[in-house]
Amino acid sequence: MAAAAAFSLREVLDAFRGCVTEQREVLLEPYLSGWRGLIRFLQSLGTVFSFISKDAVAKVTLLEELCHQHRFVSVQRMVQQELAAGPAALRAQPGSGCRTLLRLHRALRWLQLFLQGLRSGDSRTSVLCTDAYNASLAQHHPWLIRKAATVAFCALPSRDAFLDIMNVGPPEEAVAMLGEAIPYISDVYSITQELFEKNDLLDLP
Ligand SMILES: CCCCCCCC/C=C\CCCCCCCC(=O)N[C@@H](COP(=O)(O)O)[C@H](O)/C=C/CCCCCCCCCCCCC
Repeated sequence: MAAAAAFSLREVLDAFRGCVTEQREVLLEPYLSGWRGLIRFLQSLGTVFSFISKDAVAKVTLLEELCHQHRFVSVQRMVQQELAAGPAALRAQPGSGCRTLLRLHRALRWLQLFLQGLRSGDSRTSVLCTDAYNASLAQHHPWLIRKAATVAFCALPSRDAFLDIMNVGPPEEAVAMLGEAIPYISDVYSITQELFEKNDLLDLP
């Protein structure tokens, strides 16, 4: 069996860099490919994180299938097509692309905050991760998930190990690449946030 490809921050950066078009549309193919790269990283951290990676894989897989079935190219097109039947119909659809993407979108905010913390130098990754989680995803999760997530964060490797797993060379280069990656991720996040806000989709059940 072929070994799974190692995580590379460069690949994730390239994927998110390739997401935004000149017309400020967010392309789904690189977006999902960026998530696939991140999930590979999470899977390499061990089974304590598997309840998180399984949920992320399920969401990415569902979106890939919807993109294939409905030829969704961008987040904007997906929103437009799914809203065509009316907001009530979309709200009643538990497997919609919009509600699934919204979950990843909230997780992207977590990622943005976590990477900012990692870049700025605090060595306690579990603290960085918990703070980023509390400021983003936690408000959308029930108590049990919040508890399980914060317990799992205690098993995170040190900042030095993190920088090493990024596979971009010495720590200074990894930090520089984080500085390069964060604006792309932030841009994708802001465009999606504005789009969902404008269409009143930020609380899709
Ligand atoms: C240099 C790079 C370093 C960073 C690499 C980070 C890699 C992270 C990869 C994936 C992040 C996980 C994304 C999780 C998406 C969660 C979506 C969600 O909110 N799902 C919940 C709601 O779904 P529905 O029930 O409404 O369908 C679902 O209940 C969640 C279940 C699982 C728990 C989610 C906890 C999320 C914690 C996010 C932090 C991940 C920590 C990774 C540490 C590196």
